[in-house]
Amino acid sequence: MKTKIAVLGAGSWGSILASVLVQNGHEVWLWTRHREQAQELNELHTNQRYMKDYHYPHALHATTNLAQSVHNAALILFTVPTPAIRAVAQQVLTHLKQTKVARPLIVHASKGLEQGTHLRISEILHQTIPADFRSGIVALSGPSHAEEVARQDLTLITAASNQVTAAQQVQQLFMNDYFRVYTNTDLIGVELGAAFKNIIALGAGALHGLGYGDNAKAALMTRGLAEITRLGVALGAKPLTFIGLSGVGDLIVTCTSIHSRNWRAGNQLGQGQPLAAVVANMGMVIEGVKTCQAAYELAQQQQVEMPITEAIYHVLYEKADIKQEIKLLMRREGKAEL
Ligand SMILES: NC(=O)c1ccc[n+]([C@@H]2O[C@H](COP(=O)([O-])OP(=O)(O)OC[C@H]3O[C@@H](n4cnc5c(N)ncnc54)[C@H](O)[C@@H]3O)[C@@H](O)[C@H]2O)c1
Ligand SMILES: O=P(O)(O)OC[C@H](O)CO
Repeated sequence: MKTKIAVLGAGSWGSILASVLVQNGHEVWLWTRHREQAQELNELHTNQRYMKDYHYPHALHATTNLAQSVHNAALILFTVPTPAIRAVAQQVLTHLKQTKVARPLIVHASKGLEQGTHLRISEILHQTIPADFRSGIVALSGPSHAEEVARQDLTLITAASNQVTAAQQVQQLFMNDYFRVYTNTDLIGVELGAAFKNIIALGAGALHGLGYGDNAKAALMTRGLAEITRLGVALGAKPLTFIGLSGVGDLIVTCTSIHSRNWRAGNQLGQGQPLAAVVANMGMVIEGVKTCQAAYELAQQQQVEMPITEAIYHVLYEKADIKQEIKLLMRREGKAEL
């Protein structure tokens, strides 16, 4: 059945998920703040800044009018970076209050934690859009670089919600020959795995930039997974979720892919570039930088040991020397692995 869907945020991920949904036969309205970008998408069917040389389906509607995109939408998909989620959700609520139609499903595909509050994205959405104006809240997450979904490479991800029926609805709308969706009811674990893997990817990139080899990268991913699982479980996640698509799956892709902005940022830091220059030059969101601060603070609150996250925090926020931090990590007292 053809469903009206609003996709909010026309960066790499939002625009490609919108494209998948159009290919699946849905009526998709992609919202962007930028008039020239909407015009480029509607007239040339390209989005050169975010997805070079990709051609979007002609049936995709781009708009700068948020009311037009969410009006009568059965599903609203948030794909703006984490720091923008609350403000965009507040604008969406204003429009939902004006149109008394069936309550839309709220889905997000972003990966981070809110600075200061440390809230997961579903918690921000839950707080901002009251239950009277929506149905379920779902997080869509897993190993999925937009560049590969764009060329219809095989991609498997997870739709997570406290309400399994909401996750199943999302599964039905997104699934096709190259895009496979599993459901999961551990919303906490799925969102935390998605947010925390970006921190470890910064570290994996830094190791590469410094010239370390595969032993070091495999060790970082393994011990990184151990510590993000520890913090996730302390925050209410199920441990098994961290060995699923949104856990180790996304950790692997983000720590090894040249498409990853977090990996590329870490690589540049490892090569000696200052953080401010790395962020300015990326031109796209590097979620791991802010998430590292949130995870560092949460680990302290929860008294969870996260030596890798702490080392990356020292490099990002206290200008610590990366090689010195690696030396300190290696010279910690001997431990049992499990
Ligand atoms: N790119 C990927 O392959 C990918 C895959 C999975 C998940 N994600 C996640 O999706 C989210 C978005 O990533 P992306 O790669 O599309 O980022 P991006 O930097 O490519 O695009 C972000 C988009 O959001 C818009 N935006 C930023 N601030 C805004 C605001 N305050 N109000 C409205 N719009 C705003 C920007 O103009 C841009 O169009 C991130 O959380 C990321 O971790 C990305
Ligand atoms: O490019 P990154 O580092 O933001 O990663 C994108 C996705 O999260 C990979 O699954």
